[in-house]
Amino acid sequence: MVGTSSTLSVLLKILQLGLISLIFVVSSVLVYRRIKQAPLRKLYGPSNSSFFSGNYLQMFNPAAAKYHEYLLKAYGRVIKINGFFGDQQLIISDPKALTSILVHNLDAFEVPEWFLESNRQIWGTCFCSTTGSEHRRQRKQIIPVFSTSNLRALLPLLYDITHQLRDVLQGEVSDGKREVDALAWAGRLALEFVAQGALGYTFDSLNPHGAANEFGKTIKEFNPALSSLAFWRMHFHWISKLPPRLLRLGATVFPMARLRNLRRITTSILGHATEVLDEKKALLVKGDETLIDQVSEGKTFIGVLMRQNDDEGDGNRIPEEEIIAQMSVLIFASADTTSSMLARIFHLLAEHQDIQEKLRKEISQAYESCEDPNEELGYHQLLDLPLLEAICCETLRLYPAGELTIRQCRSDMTVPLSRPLDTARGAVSSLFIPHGTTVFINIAGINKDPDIWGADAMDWKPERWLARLPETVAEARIPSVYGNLATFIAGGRACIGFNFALLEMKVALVQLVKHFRLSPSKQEVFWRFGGISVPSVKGSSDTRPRLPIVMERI
Ligand code: HEM
Repeated sequence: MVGTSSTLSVLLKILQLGLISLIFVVSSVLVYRRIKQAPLRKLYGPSNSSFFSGNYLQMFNPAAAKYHEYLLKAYGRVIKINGFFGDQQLIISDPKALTSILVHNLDAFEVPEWFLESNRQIWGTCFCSTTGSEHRRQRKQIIPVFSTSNLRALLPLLYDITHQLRDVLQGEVSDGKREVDALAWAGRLALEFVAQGALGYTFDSLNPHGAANEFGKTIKEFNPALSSLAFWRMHFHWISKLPPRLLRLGATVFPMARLRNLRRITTSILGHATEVLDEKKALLVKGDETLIDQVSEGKTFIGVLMRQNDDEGDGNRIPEEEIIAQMSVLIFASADTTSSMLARIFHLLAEHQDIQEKLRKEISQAYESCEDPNEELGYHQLLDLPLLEAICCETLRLYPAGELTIRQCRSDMTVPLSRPLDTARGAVSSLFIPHGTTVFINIAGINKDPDIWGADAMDWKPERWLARLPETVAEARIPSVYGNLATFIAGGRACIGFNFALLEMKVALVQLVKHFRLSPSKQEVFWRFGGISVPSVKGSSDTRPRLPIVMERI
């Protein structure tokens, strides 16, 4: 009895000591951070709403687009906000500062550790889990996949996929006119574009019943499963240095259903992707002609990588696990972004009948100029349609699929500013950012800046792209890979698939506008702010993403 109570008191002492040490460590970290972040305190921004969650509840909720517009109006291009436990963070839309962050100082402003580490656990080595020279090597290997000649070779495949969608939709609206969920169809189309383009594989998502195969169904489960762990993911780096085997075991046995669900989904996706690669390899060995054509003519991304690998010496070959990881990441980087943008354009065209009619006229005139009436528009014909291009650019500007992205400052840095910034201690012409600071890249902020785009910057006006853009656009030197838009960002982590995305959007729009008239549903649509914006029906108890649109056969 005496023995038990003395063991208990030793245990209590250890617990007490542990708790005191924890409180000491946490307080020291908070005090150290407070001292380190002192230079940020002079910057203006909204007051802190909660010590625990800072301004995050206002910044990240379905209606947050309005809050970000308010922040931009009230505080301008550099906004100080509060993260968890009083962490001082920045939202930046100053073009010169962002060029410095994204283009000139990529190594000092990388994606956060939690992002890299959690992706490494999920996928292994891929764009989303590497930095520095390894990341540059990966980009160099995959960028040729998006060359003009490869995209041109892919165009007939993209048309075939869109014809499949056209036929299914014509069946859906066989009685002439019907309300459909345009987001669901845009999603299936974008998934099929990248699956067939990247993997030379079909998820079978465009069959008339709309049900994809097992691989396709699992792919659709991934993003909701990952989002359900967003809070935990942001704190993952605290344990990420544990041995990978231990982490994997932890993910399997830890009593958290959401984590186990994510593990099930990713294991299944990687398993399916491995089967696809094995199938391709076996067909190549057998000398299957269709596949040899795909590989030698660069008709699928996986083919291009396999061909590159054949040409490389042993030292430079991309390991198979990496090809599988990269293919999986391409699918996720591409499908939801492209379907969000496509759905947004469908919605805008439904609401702007005049612009929809003008676009239809532009498309039919382009087809009239084709010698064969059954022929589809060629690569350059498609890219050179002025109104189509203007509609895509204006939608990418005003409604980028992702409004914010995130970086973490890896060493004390001073970045230049396009114009002096007012602070509580006077105006400054450059911005000091202490090591460790989280920086949100305000993609929507730069795209909607009235000092760059004009007083009508908040309006959707495709015609602005048909005239000369204001001088202020070129003068602003926006970090951009396309059309002075920040939508695909710029620099060493810019979107590598932007020209594929534009081609997908244009092929889809030409086919749909040619064959269907779009008009708004009676149900009011509300776009939910998030990592990627999605539409849903306002006031409905069903909060699932969907976009009701009335489609009428032409
Ligand atoms: C309109 C649709 C798209 C938009 C708006 C978009 C936007 C972006 C943005 C903003 C980033 C940078 C994220 C960051 O580092 O913070 C990015 C990265 C990336 N995107 Fe896209 N994207 C689109 C379509 C695509 C497509 C179709 C593909 C591929 C087929 C693709 C592949 C990638 C990849 C692989 C990365 C990571 C690049 C790297 O880390 O080096 N994206 N995208």
